[in-house]
Amino acid sequence: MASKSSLLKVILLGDGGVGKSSLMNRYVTNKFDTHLFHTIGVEFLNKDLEVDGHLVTMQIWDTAGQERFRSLRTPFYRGSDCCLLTFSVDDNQSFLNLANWKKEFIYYADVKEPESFPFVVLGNKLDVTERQVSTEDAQQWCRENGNYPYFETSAKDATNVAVAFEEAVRRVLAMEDRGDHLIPTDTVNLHRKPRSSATCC
Ligand SMILES: Nc1nc2c(ncn2[C@@H]2O[C@H](COP(=O)(O)OP(=O)(O)OP(=O)(O)O)[C@@H](O)[C@H]2O)c(=O)[nH]1
Repeated sequence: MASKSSLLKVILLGDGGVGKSSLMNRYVTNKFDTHLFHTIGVEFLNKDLEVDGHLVTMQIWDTAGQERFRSLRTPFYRGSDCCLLTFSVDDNQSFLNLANWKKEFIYYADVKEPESFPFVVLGNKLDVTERQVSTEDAQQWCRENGNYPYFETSAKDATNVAVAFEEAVRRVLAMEDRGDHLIPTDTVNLHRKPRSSATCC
């Protein structure tokens, strides 16, 4: 039986076109659109779910991956509970850029302890036939950069989309159970108990 309810902010970062909006839409509405426009700034959708007995409202923030929208997206990083670093398995440059996305997130979200922040890595477009990034290379990057969970997803056919988002929730809940509060938040949260060590600015 569910024991408590939480509002979790999960943010999707990655190059333009890797499929962030599509992943969010697939997970929340179970739809896939081949003619999406580039995101400008940020958008978010909520999804209620139960993970290991915890009732959770996941607020999924989809950001604009294109460089020209950087100043529009970065103000929304603060208060994130988990970051989904996303690349496309048919685009090697999007994989190489993961390190930059991680750095940008840590800086603008003002993460105090980056080594223990819950990142999850998604290699999207698993359905494509011509891959540029191997599973092994992606797994190695995840091992070397903080032992991050890695999921190969397809927003198009829904492969692994739900399990990836659920893992994000599990990572956050595990941290909260340990009492780790790594990121300042200036979001008013009407569901959660106040975080005792969160800073206010
Ligand atoms: N084959 C395939 N195409 C996908 C998949 N996910 C997204 N796409 C397509 O890739 C293109 C870009 O998808 P978006 O979801 O808009 O990508 P994004 O990362 O949100 O892009 P920005 O908003 O520019 O940051 C669209 O044409 C999608 O239909 C997938 O899993 N498989």
